[in-house]
Amino acid sequence: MQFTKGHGTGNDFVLLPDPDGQLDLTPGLVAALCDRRRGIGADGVLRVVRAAKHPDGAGQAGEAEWFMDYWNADGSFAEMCGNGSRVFVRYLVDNGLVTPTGEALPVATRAGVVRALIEGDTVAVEMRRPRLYDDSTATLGGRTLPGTAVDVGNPHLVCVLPADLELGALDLTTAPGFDPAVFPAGVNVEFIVAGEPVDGVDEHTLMRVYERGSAETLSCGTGACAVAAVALRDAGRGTGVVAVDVPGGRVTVTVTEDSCWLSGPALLVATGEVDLGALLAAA
Ligand SMILES: N[C@@H](CCC[C@H](N)C(=O)O)C(=O)O
Repeated sequence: MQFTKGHGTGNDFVLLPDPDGQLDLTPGLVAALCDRRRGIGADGVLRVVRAAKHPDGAGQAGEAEWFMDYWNADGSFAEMCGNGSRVFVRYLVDNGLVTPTGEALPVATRAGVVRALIEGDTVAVEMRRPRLYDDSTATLGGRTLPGTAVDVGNPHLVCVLPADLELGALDLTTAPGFDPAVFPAGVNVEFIVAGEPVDGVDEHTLMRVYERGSAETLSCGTGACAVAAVALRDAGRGTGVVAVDVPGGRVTVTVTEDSCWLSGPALLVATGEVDLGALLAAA
């Protein structure tokens, strides 16, 4: 089977073209593809399928031709992936599956239709406005850290680090604890500190993330949107532009009254053939 590898600020994906939805994609196959030693290696898989040909996309087929069928590295589904949607659009355009018209390009996801604009290496995606809905806590290294629950289509818990903890020193090799009563389907946990002022934006935040289903990643687009919404709230604002530095680079988030734009580089770096049978046999 043909595959493409791509990433957005180091959040990396295996893209599988399956326009008619004929591939029997299973959690085991996704985990084998994402295995960094025995497979191709990635934080997740993006199946490129026509919305009309996938049960989770068919309801959006009138609005968007293509459905981003996103899977985490452990084979679980997620409702939405911000960086994934940016890489997905890069794939559609570079492979001639859509023609950019200058208008925002619709893509169906499990969290509804998102819209994307491409300019050079940058892909910007418009998603729903993050909804801050509860206070909660994460536990990490024996500490309990207060945070804010944020819905960006998928669930996030954003924790502002206390002054005695260094972002770079956090041990994210094991999953932070969280309250399953607040997050019954699991959660992506972001840890943040304020950055130095940056020209042209309202706030600057540094973040690391432990993703549900993928462990620590170099970037999380929906996480950056959740972080931006919390940083703006803490600055007493409802809208604004936030530069979010992640281990893999920088994304820019613009929160408006009714939506949220995530912008940054999205690149395709390799294409090839993968023998799915051999991969599964060796997994
Ligand atoms: N890296 C993604 C988020 C992927 C899904 C997440 N792990 C979840 O389970 O919700 C992004 O860029 O948003």
